[in-house]
Amino acid sequence: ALYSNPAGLVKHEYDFVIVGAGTAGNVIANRLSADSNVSVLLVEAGGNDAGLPALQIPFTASTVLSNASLIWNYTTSPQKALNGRVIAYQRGRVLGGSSSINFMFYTRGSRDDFDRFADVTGDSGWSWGSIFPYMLKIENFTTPVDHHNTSGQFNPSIHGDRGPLRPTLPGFPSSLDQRVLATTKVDPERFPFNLDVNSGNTIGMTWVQSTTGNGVRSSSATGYLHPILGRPNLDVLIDTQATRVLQTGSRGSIPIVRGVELANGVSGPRVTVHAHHEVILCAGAVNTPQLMLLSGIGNKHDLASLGISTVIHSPGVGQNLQDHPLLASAWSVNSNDTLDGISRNATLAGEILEQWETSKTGPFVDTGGNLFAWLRLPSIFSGKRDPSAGPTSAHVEIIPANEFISFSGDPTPANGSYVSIITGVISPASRGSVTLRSANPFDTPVIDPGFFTNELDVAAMVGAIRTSSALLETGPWKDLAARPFGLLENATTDAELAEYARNSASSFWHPTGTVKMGTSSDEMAVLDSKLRVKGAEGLRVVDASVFPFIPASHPQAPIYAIAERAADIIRSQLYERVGE
Ligand SMILES: Cc1cc2nc3c(=O)[nH]c(=O)nc-3n(C[C@H](O)[C@H](O)[C@H](O)COP(=O)(O)OP(=O)(O)OC[C@H]3O[C@@H](n4cnc5c(N)ncnc54)[C@H](O)[C@@H]3O)c2cc1C
Repeated sequence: ALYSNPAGLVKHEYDFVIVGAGTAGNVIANRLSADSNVSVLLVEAGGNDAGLPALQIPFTASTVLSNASLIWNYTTSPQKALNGRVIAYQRGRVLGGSSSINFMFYTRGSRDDFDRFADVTGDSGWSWGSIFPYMLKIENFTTPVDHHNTSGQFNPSIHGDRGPLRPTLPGFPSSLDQRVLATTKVDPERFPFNLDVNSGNTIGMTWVQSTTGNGVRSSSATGYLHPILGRPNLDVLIDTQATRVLQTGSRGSIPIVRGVELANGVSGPRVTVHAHHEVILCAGAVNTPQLMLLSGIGNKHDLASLGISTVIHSPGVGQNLQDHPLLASAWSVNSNDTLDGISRNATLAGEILEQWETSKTGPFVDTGGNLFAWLRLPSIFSGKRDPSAGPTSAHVEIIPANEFISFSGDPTPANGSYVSIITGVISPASRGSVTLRSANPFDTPVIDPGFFTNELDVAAMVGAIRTSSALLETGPWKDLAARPFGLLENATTDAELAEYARNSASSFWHPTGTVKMGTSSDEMAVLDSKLRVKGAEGLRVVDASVFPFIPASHPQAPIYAIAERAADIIRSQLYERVGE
């Protein structure tokens, strides 16, 4: 049943209590409750996503980021290497979590990313080869809405056709598509074509795959949760925040943590629920460490300074935050075929919306660029420690878009036509943290992604901007006569481009790594390789926090995949336990 107030819960004991109905949480809830003998409570701080068009239209996804009722409204701490700027740091706060508000790029990460997870955890189950079946299990790869011929645009043999999620290819052509493809022919050394970046080798220019099957957002809520809301063994509690996990006993010196304290507001009554087997934290890379710290699981010195008594001293909780810095640069172009008109002309936007509403076709079915590139820039790292996982992982990302795009809040200029290129540092060397501001669970945590604190990331971003300019100078783009726009106009030397990046970069909103898994000898690894909290019984974490390194990828597909494996691990351990 669906509840919206903890006071209304009929039961207070379940086999599993899952905190966070986001990307990973809904996978776990779905797979565990598939066994009708297993009872599951899924708790979500946000509300219901169902029937909200703002969440469904791919093209206008960014407008959700100003809808305070669907997000956590976080900002970063002042970023010293971004000249002290504070960056908006959005997370989804609604069924589906960030999969309900993200930009829907669907990328699995690289073979080297996953093989590195296996290496650093000593668990071959995280290797690319072992995780690949879960990648297939996630998907029902869907024909694009315009039914165009997709041969040469992806490799169907490496995709699934029975999973809950609906990735697809672009469903509306962009006039940039042919230019991008032609670039891969005239300059294949710099811009090689990659038939399918979801093969394990991510390098090259490729067609975007996105979770927009049938022209609407496909999220963990639409794919994994709504179809199973009728299961009698699953209760879903929305508009309710977990404020602490609670120690419910001990086994020798090991605390048993099978309680969760819930509240639906700062002054709402606290309600406690218990798990017979496990509490599973799926609150994301910001809120999972926050909740652990609030519960006394963290660095004992930091906890003491906030008056929180330590249940488990685990210095890695909240550390190792990794994210991808993003920068949107615009060039003015000689073209009358860009999408800039949509944001300037309400009548045109209304017509396109009507087309989407009536037939789920037209420009609104896609998220932005139709092709993008992941590239390696080895010269930047020569003689330095390359932060990427290996040759199949990119250093930088380049997404050309046929319109003016700004992540700094700048509106589309009143005149002119624009091409934007979004660049990202996709194997960053910088590290940050999530810490508590206070012991109040309703206080915002301190989020410090540490953007550009490692100079290698600035150099990579400068390299990505230079590569973008080079792209626009190749033959297929020449007639556009692209001219740098805005702050980019006055940045030509490496030092000026670095300063431009420091003044303009923001986040891809891919925080990961804050509750990392690892070996028993790694003191900073909070979890063992089966995602159990070390030093506790009954507590596990499954979400973006668990990655020891950020995948060189948009992270939703890797998160779905690790959640699928985690569900299998939990089920097998449950049956072992039941069999004991
Ligand atoms: C704007 C934006 C664009 C993005 N674009 C892309 C993209 O194009 N492609 C891609 O692959 N990735 C993208 N991402 C990243 C991706 O969506 C996230 O990495 C991923 O969804 C995180 O999954 P998760 O399970 O770790 O957390 P989430 O999906 O964020 O789930 C956490 C859930 O826990 C809930 N919660 C938190 N604290 C509590 C609490 N105390 N009690 C109860 N519930 C709680 C939250 O409300 C949320 O629903 C984007 C993210 C954002 C924000």
